[in-house]
Amino acid sequence: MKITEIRFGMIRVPLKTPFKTALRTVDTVEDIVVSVHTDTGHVGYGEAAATAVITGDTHGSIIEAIRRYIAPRLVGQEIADLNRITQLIQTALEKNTSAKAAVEIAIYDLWGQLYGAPLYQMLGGGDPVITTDITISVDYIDKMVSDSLSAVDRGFESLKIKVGKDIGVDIERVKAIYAAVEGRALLRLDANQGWTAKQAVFAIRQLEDAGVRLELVEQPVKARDLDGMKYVTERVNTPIMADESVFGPTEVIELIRMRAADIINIKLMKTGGISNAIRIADIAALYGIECMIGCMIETSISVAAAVHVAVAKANVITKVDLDGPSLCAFNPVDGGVIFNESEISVTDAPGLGIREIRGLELLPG
Ligand SMILES: C[C@H](N)C(=O)N[C@H](CCC(=O)O)C(=O)O
Ligand SMILES: [Mg+2]
Repeated sequence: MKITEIRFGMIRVPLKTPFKTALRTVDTVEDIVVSVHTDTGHVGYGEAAATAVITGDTHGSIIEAIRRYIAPRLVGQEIADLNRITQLIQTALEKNTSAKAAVEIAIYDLWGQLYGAPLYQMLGGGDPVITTDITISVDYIDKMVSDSLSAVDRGFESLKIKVGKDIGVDIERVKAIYAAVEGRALLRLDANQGWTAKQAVFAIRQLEDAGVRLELVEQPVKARDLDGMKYVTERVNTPIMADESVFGPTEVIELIRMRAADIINIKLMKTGGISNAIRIADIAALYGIECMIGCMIETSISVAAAVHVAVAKANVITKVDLDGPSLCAFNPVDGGVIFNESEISVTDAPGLGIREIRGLELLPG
């Protein structure tokens, strides 16, 4: 099975409600979809999210990275030579992790199709059902409480509460939500870099002292402030998770050596795809560090790949934040992973199992 061509499309899916974090507000998924074509007629699919405020990737940069730097290296390559292909992708250019992720996802999809096996089995197998949390956007306190209660009514047992806007209101937001859902759902906080290290310690200690039990706090301080991450991690009892601070395996090694966080959030759009996500999970397992697998604002195309990784690496990926498809107003994919609110299941269809993507707007190659 040889690669013959890489094509592009744009997928647009409105969100059920605007997604609001300390970094941005977004109301529609607008992602680049790649399809990798082969001489056998098999097609692999991938998706890149243009999360400029986190990865630096834009629609234009994703298309340019793939068209000019990645695709020319891949045409003619055998899908069976997976390691050679992933290396060609990762070394084609610096950064551009979402572009690399989209192409890698499509290649792994084809790799599974080549051997007639679902991707999670190719990656080592596992229990085919996982459970995700759902994000509660940062907003007025009453709105966040009612969004949290609706999520619990929909069966979500883990809520990822966005904070990082205003330290005083953030503390009140979390106290109000905790009081409303106590005993029915676990709370994870994500400040998306919105606090200083001292503010984070103050807020988390206030919540701990008030008896608010938090499963973890994600990325309290600026991405580059690893000393700040360490400062917070050392001073609170609640586990601290690194998200924007770590993209690839070398950053994870540095973070672990510094003891700057307790947990690592792996996202395919940060790692550049599946090969580095697996490397990070393996490094974390060696050090006994737990991981979450997360997503950006993505549809069930790329999130499907993250699900397969989560299933196969459940020994170390103990927390799942793959709610992108649940936030979407509809699922543009026919086939693939089954997203049913908090419950996500892989099927035994080869690769990612995607049969068709509806509403894809083709872009010039
Ligand atoms: C969608 C997911 N639950 C999430 O919260 N991801 C964010 C970043 C998403 C974005 O801004 O596109 C995160 O974990 O920081
Ligand atoms: Mg985060």
